[in-house]
Parts: sequence; structure tokens; C-alpha cells
Amino acid sequence: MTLATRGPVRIVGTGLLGTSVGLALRTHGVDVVLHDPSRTALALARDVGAGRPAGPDDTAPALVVVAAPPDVTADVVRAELAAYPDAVVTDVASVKGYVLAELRAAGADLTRYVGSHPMAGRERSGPSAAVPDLFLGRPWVIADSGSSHPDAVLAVRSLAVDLGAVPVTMDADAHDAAVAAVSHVPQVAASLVAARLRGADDAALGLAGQGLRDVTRLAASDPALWTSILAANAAAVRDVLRDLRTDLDTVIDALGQAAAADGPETVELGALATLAQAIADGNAGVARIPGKHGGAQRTYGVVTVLVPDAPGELARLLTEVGEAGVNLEDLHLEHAAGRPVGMAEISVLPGRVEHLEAELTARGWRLVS
Ligand SMILES: NC(=O)C1=CN([C@@H]2O[C@H](COP(=O)(O)OP(=O)(O)OC[C@H]3O[C@@H](n4cnc5c(N)ncnc54)[C@H](O)[C@@H]3O)[C@@H](O)[C@H]2O)C=CC1
Ligand SMILES: O=C(O)C(=O)Cc1ccc(O)cc1
Repeated sequence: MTLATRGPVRIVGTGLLGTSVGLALRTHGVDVVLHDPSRTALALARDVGAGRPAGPDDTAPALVVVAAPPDVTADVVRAELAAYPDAVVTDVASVKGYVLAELRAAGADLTRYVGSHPMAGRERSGPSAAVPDLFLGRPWVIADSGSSHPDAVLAVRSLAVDLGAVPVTMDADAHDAAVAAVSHVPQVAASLVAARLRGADDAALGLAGQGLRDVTRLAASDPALWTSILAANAAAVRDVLRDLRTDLDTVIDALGQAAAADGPETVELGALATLAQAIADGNAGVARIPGKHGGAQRTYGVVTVLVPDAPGELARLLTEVGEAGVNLEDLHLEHAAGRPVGMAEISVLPGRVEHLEAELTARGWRLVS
């Protein structure tokens, strides 16, 4: 594949994001120069193949990608705009309004700056967590400065497309309100739910299943990075959390009424309906999350299969799903605590469930209903 992005591309900040951008560009042979104030982060990014450390004799870059923490992003962008007067400069910080306001206040050349934000990441930080396919199929917000030159916007859009992402145009404030709801509040909620587990005893934790893991996956994120993200998007995150607090209070009041009753019949009128409504509202919200191919979410059927904990068994199962002519849409593995089997939850199109169950049963697999 020939890329529209021309080198040299200079990446400033060689952590998870910067190193992933470098790896993806290097895969296509683009010349990438790297810079990071942490000498270790820089050397590690070089070692994993994300590019070469910037040197004094380098050709000036055509494009600079700033992938530093949000609180230093505006300063770094400003310095890069000044150091490379012909380069387009973008950043990938998770917050856009704050960076743009600081650049504007500092009188930076906004014609060559285009803010951006790939909606792709991991719970781990640093160059060792970087992967070249991090951006595949993910939205990449392009937030022009209001004065960005169309060629600069095109260069940043091309970067997103070249890395396999889907560019989405949004202004900085709309972006910040959107990520407050879909990324920053989910992070806070996951952290708060997980934090409740600190005092739980081992017996309780031993009962945990996939539901708890799903809800708390983000709680493994880096505290320093997230403090910087939350502080930079504080007003928008606070607004969504206030609404969440109102909803929590409603549920707490209803539970208080249920706890005070002798049984369901004597619960104060409306309290049970309030609880049901909270869960139903969640159903309505989750149904609005786009599916894995970016369109409206599909509800898949799930076939759960017991897989003996022996070499090659999972591979055999997946081969036989293919032989049955069924397309695997998603796969979840769970280990049954203390038992020599695992459970494979195979997601398939709803119309294929019966056929797959029959095929797997005929081939001797044990299904969990
Ligand atoms: N972690 C994630 O999942 C995502 C993060 N982002 C954004 O990407 C940016 C980078 O995040 P990560 O790569 O996850 O963080 P990271 O912690 O893995 O890497 C940040 C790097 O920036 C360097 N750095 C610190 N101060 C600097 C400065 N003044 N100049 C240049 N480099 C500096 C650090 O040494 C470190 O190597 C952040 O703005 C974050 O909001 C965007 C999408 C996803
Ligand atoms: O892992 C996930 O689901 C994420 O949402 C990762 C993520 C973290 C921070 C961002 O600014 C963008 C994406």
C-alpha cells in the first residue's frame, strides 16, 4: 500500500501512542524521527522499531505528531510550530478545547496546527505497550483550529487513513463533550467501582465473573495520565458525573424503600419500578453503542462450549466452527475456577445459533445452556 503521508514524520512523545504511530508508519517504510525527554522511552521506542532518534542533521519534518501528556501538549505544539516553520503539526491528546485555547492565547500559528484524537488506546502506557495496528478501524477525530489551512487538515486526515483509522471531523468543544460521555466518565466509573473491591475479602473476590471484569477493565489505567486528562476536561466530565449522581441517588432511594419493606408487596409504590427503569435505561443506552464494524450494533447469539484444558483443544473447536460454515463474530474465554476446563463463548449471527449447536453437539462438544 502506498501512503499519502510523506516523511520525515517527527514524533514527539514516544509513549504508547507516539510509538504506535511510529511503528505503523515504519511498517510502510515512512521515515520517522523520534523525540522524548525521557531517554529511556526514546531508546525503547527505537528498539521496538518505531523510528530513529532525532539528530542535528535531520531533514526538516513535513509532519510533526505530538503524543505527550495533555497538560504539556500546547507548549510542545507551540515549540514544534516555531522550530519547523514549514511543517504541519498535530497532537493526539485526549482533550482538544484546552490545548486549542492555550495555543490561541499564546499566539501560535494556527494555520499549520490541526488537533486530532485517535479513539484507540490501551490500559497500559509507554513504548513497550505500543502496537502498529492500534488504530485499525477506530475513529480518529480531526478537530481543526478554525484557522487551519486545508492542506494541513488534509495531511492529518491522510495520517489517520494511512494508519487504518476512520477520520471524523468535529470541533474541539463538541469533541470534549463527546469524550466526557463515552470515555472519561466510563474511566471514572470503572475506577470507582473497582476501588470498592479494595476491602473485599478473598472469598468474595473468588466469586467474580466476566461481568465484573467487563465493568472494571479500564480501572487498570495509568493514574498520572488520567489525572491530566480529567483535569483538562474537568467541566465536561463534571457535568456528566452530576447527572450520574442524580441517577445514583434515585436508585439509592428506591433501594432504601425496598430494604425497609418486609417483601415486594409492601415496598412503597413506585420503588421497584424505579429499579426496573434504571436497568431498562441501561439496556437502551448500551443498544446505542455502535458494533464492532462501526455500524449499528448487532445482537449476536452466543454458543457456550466447554473446552478441555489440553493443548490444541481450542484450535480444534475454532476449526470445527469454520467447518460448520459459521462465521465467528466474537470470542470470549473464561476459566472455570479449580476445574480443568475452560468455557468458550462463541458469538455468531442469531440465525446461525441452532445450526452451530447441532454441528458441535454432533462432533462431541459439550455445550453449556
Ligand atoms: N493511552 C491511551 O489510551 C490514549 C492516549 N491518548 C493521548 O495520547 C497522549 C500520550 O498518551 P500515552 O502515549 O498513552 O502516554 P505515555 O505515558 O505512554 O507516553 C507519554 C510520553 O510523553 C513523554 N513526555 C512527557 N513530557 C513530555 C514533553 N514535555 N515533551 C515531549 N514528550 C513528553 C513521556 O516521556 C512519555 O514517553 C496523551 O495526550 C493522551 O491523552 C490518546 C488516545 C488514547
Ligand atoms: O480501551 C478503551 O476502550 C479506550 O477507550 C481507550 C482510550 C483511552 C483514552 C483515549 O483518549 C481514547 C481511547
